[in-house]
Amino acid sequence: MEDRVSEPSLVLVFSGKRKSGKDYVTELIQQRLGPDVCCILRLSGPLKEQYAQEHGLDLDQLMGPGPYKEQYRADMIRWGESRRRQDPSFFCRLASRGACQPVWLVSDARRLSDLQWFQAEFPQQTQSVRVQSSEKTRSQRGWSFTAGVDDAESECGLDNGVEFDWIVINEADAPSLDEQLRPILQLTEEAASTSSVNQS
Ligand SMILES: Nc1ncnc2c1ncn2[C@@H]1O[C@H](COP(=O)(O)OP(=O)(O)OP(=O)(O)O)[C@@H](O)[C@H]1O
Ligand SMILES: C[C@@](O)(CCOP(=O)(O)O)CC(=O)O
Repeated sequence: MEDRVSEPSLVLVFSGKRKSGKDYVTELIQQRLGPDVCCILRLSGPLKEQYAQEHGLDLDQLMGPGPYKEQYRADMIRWGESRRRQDPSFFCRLASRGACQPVWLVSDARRLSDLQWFQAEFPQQTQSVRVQSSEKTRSQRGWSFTAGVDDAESECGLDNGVEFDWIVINEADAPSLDEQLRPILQLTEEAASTSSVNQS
């Protein structure tokens, strides 16, 4: 276990297909809780920072939801997997360094090794959340099937072998996100209050 200034009280590890709404849902939760209580950890953050620097790319656009990043996705996946082959927890450690809020939202887990690292580091605190949207809805948000991406580990690594603690159906005809997220928000608020009690 790394020497940590503070341990999180709750770690929610989100996964889901491209354009399912992982960023949208985690940002919604953070808006409810506030940045002092809840931080969003993006495993792709340190990868994109390094990749943008090495290739002279626009980091803001790589981090955004638009089509820019899709041009580089396949090569970023290759680059990232070469690092993961040397150290599967490389991006988990980088993304979580310096996080000190009681509630962590890992917005973009894609591989079993991502989920397993947080479960191993924080066995009592970690829960998994799957965000689901239909291909039709995802297409309306700008997704289109890309061979070598949507049939590879980056998009399929958590399709099997995981019993998710929570499923969020991000569809117009599903119960509202407010309704679906209510029990998860309850969990985060309990975690935040437990953390403040422990610190007082
Ligand atoms: N419930 C929703 N209502 C309105 N817009 C949504 C909703 N869910 C997602 N979106 C929009 O759809 C687009 C894709 O969502 P988002 O970026 O959160 O997906 P993602 O799963 O993080 O995708 P990626 O893996 O490509 O980063 C964004 O523009 C987002 O604002
Ligand atoms: C290269 C990669 O990190 C890109 C993720 O971008 P995004 O979270 O979909 O914006 C995906 C991966 O690591 O397999």
